[in-house]
Amino acid sequence: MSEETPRPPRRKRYSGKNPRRFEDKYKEHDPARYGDTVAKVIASGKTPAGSHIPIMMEECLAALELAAGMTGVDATLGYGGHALRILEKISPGGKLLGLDVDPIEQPKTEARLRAAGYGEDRFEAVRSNYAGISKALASRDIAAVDFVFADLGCSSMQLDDPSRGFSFKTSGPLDMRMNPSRGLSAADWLEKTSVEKLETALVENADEPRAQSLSTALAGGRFQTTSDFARAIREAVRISDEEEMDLTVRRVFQAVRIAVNEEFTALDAFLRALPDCLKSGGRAAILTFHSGEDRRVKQFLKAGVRDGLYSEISEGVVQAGPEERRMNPRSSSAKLRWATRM
Ligand SMILES: C[S@@+](CC[C@H](N)C(=O)[O-])C[C@H]1O[C@@H](n2cnc3c(N)ncnc32)[C@H](O)[C@@H]1O
Repeated sequence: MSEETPRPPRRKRYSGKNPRRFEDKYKEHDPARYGDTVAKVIASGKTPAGSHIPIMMEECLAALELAAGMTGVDATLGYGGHALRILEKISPGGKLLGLDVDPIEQPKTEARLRAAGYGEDRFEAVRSNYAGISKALASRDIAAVDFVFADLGCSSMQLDDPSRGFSFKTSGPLDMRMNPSRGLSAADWLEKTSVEKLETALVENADEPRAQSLSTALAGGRFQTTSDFARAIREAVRISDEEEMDLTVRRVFQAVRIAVNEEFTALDAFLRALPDCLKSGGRAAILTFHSGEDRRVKQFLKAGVRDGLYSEISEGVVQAGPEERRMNPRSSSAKLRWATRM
């Protein structure tokens, strides 16, 4: 927002409670925008492959305390699910920057938002790591914004596309990079990594209880595909309980994905930069999906209060209600925290 723009109307206070049912929240969404994904989820109880249901939408929108005319950042644009609703809330007159590192999905999302009627004056897709949020704002002569939103991790499109190499359910090249033109693929990273480094990644990135035996078996190995890697994990631990086995494979994939994309380094840089990106009274809301992420967000926000950077932060976490968890299992691990800039 430029210097001359009048201050947006007062924010409506957010209680953190949302009594509405999942179906009620989504049934009013325009099917032309969201396709029939929500109907499919409601009918089948799971998210169809290749589609993305934005998580805790109403809770995120409420936490950001949006109003017409605001300028802000969606630091993890993804499929643009949250971005679309944010744009509706800040209309007329608002502006949203949508950051993402993914060169494959971001152009599709940009096209989708343009088709929904948001021109360059209202929405800009920025190919940037959220670690560089300050630079993204400074290069556009934006001193600070009214809100910043982040929905961490991978999108369903990334996870469900076998060619991206994130999934152990459908085999593909073992890649896992959100930006495939940067850094090492997961296959190369595993081949080059030491037992100690892999063990640390398994503990820090996924709280893996069998980190020692898994790292001894897997570090330095060459795995071409996601199914090769999943098989090697299964052989390394030999757990009879199939559910626990699946959870172990899932945790190892998560730990390697976080290492390959240097997700915690980026998250720390983003959280450090955040207070300077927000106007006084500006809001940040961050959705996390596992303990490593949530711990960081919680610590940075609490330290921000101590250091006089935030006047208020969420008390505890806001989580998806039972209906949303049932309809969209990907929401079960989501935790929302928010903060208000002093
Ligand atoms: C969970 S998805 C976001 C989904 C989005 N809220 C929606 O409703 O469609 C997370 C997105 O963040 C992107 N991402 C992950 N790490 C990032 C980083 N360090 N900087 C910028 N984008 C990142 C991923 O590429 C992915 O598209």
